[in-house]
Amino acid sequence: MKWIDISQPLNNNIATWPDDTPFSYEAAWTKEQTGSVNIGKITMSLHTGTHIDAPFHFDNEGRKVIDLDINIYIGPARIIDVSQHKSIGAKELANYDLAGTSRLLLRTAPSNPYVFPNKITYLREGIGPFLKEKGIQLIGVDVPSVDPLDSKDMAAHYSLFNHGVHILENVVLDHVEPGDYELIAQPLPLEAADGSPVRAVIKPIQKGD
Ligand SMILES: Nc1ccccc1C(=O)C[C@H](N)C(=O)O
Ligand SMILES: [Zn+2]
Ligand SMILES: [Zn+2]
Repeated sequence: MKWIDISQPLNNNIATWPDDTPFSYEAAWTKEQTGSVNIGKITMSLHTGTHIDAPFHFDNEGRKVIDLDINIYIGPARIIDVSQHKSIGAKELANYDLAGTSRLLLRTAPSNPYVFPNKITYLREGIGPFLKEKGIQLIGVDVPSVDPLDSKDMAAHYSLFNHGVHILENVVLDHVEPGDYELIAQPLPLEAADGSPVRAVIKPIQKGD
């Protein structure tokens, strides 16, 4: 069984949050200029593409990316399809088997990495306590935010982190089935940062593994 990429491709056409820093890759120096190598340079918002949030994203006193436990972002994860719901709270998730997994990925709708959505399936405030009780420490969504796009209070972000649930955003789940997988989605060792791009990959868990 091979690893499957569930990351958005990073290129100059990827969607960014409105008015946020566009993604750009360019050659700072070309091979012709250096005589030996191409040297690329990227500019991007840390919330573009598949990425994790650190609490410092919404809380000035919150932890930065370097402070987050790398063990959260690697290990067994369950993918469930919640695409029939407009928003997700304890009520919707009560119908799913969440036992025995500490990472949960929600498939809400097909992904288009090149168009910023105008409406998304979001998580409601009571989600943090509910997921904590179920033993979930990482929630992944296939949209740019766990809160509504126009949220200012970031209620779901707070609710999740206040209950030890870490946030992964903009995964691509169109080409994978609900079920149990191994997940790796490590942030970069960014010391000052509020978020980090990740390469998110999954591998189906085989019986007997
Ligand atoms: N890039 C932004 C620019 C302005 C305001 C919000 C955002 C966000 O990214 C929020 C989103 N909930 C996030 O955590 O990724
Ligand atoms: Zn983010
Ligand atoms: Zn976020």
